[in-house]
Amino acid sequence: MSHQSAAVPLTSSQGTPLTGEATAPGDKSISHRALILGGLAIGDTVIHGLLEGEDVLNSAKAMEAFGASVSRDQQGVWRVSGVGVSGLREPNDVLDMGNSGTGARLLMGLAAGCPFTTFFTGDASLRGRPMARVTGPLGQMGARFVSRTAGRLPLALEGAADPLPISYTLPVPSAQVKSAILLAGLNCPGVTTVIEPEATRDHSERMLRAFGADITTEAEGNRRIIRLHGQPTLRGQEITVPADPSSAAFLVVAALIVPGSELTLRNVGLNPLRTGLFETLLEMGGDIRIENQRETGGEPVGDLVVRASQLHGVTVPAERAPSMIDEYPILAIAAAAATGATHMTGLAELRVKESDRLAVMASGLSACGVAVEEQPDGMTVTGGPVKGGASIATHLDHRIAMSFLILGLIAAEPVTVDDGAPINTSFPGFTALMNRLGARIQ
Ligand SMILES: O=C(O)C1=C[C@@H](OP(=O)(O)O)[C@@H](O)[C@H](O)C1
Ligand SMILES: C=C(OP(=O)(O)O)C(=O)O
Repeated sequence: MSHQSAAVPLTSSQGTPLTGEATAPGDKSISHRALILGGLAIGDTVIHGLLEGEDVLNSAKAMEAFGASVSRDQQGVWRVSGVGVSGLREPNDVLDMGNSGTGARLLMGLAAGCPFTTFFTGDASLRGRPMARVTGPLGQMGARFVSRTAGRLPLALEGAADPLPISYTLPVPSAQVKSAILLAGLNCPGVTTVIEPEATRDHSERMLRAFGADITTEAEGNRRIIRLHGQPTLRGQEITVPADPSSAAFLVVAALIVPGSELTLRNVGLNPLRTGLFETLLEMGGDIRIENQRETGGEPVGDLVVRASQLHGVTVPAERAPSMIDEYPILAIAAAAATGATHMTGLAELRVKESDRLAVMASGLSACGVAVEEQPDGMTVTGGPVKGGASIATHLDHRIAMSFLILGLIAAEPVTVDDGAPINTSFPGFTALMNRLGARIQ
């Protein structure tokens, strides 16, 4: 589903304190992977708590186009009947991955090891994002590509009839690139190796293991060597998807910065490779308590109790970036409400997300009267009173839209985002949920 439809402007203004309990929607990364591995397994995979956001629904449609059966019952439980690792068929139309880098890159990995041709496209944001980071290693494994300049979508992928395992060191920390190579490796004889100089989210490794793949991870400090034995038989699983920490992040920051707030957030995914934002907010003086820590389906989860707090600025270590890569827009909002300066570095990757998140955050914050300095790979935000009263261009970026709607909750004058529709890619029901908790967004 691309965002060719009409833009939906939204405006937020000061409301009441945010109070009560909420559960953020299912984890986007885990949801994509559950559908993909379910489609590659023998037998049925049953998924509870799947994120029903547009990004994930596009992956569901793509898996059906590859031959899997995907259905949802009245209670919202999803079922995928898989076709086996080597049983996919050629999609008979272009796969439109909408706004989703994860969907596009993981499915390119999947298609790379299959002896047929797959066409990929996406919305205006996704068509602008770099794909050479996956076409490079997938090309080494035997796939061939015809694409627009610099590997951009739309793109045709001719899968390898006899894919070759590779050993590949990631040039940028990217779980999408790692996962694309591992998915292609499923159809290779022998061992596919991915070396990560910096650890990134490991949902693919955890889930491949749960489905029965022979996959090992060797850790040396922050470096990881992942080895996958190809041509496994994967078996359908029952999966419970935790609430997405990257979505809970918006609720956590809103509760911290709106005076008088107290929120309890249930069942939040706490995989240590995802929790950099919570660590940073604790360092900033945030009152966040983690309760009821447990494990669900191979992933750590817990409940968060968050109380409004006076935050102070910090320097976020660059090496923390992979564990909070999607959270910098909302961290910048927390920083705007903090005393002193917050320095964020090591963030060149933010320029190739749904939008150039460094440029878009800097210009939006400054339009709202917040002191911000943009650097080539980072930004510094100095907190103080927030004037607001601006209209923000969101560039088809869900996280930019949600971040500025939260800034509006503490601004002197309302903040408008030009298009809230992309919020449905990762956080359907965001506005209704926020308003139920006490926000004023319309
Ligand atoms: O693998 C994943 O599910 C994701 C990896 C990250 O992207 P990169 O791999 O580009 O860092 C992240 O930004 C994205 O939202 C989800
Ligand atoms: C970068 C993101 O997603 P994707 O790369 O899947 O589009 C995101 O959700 O912030």
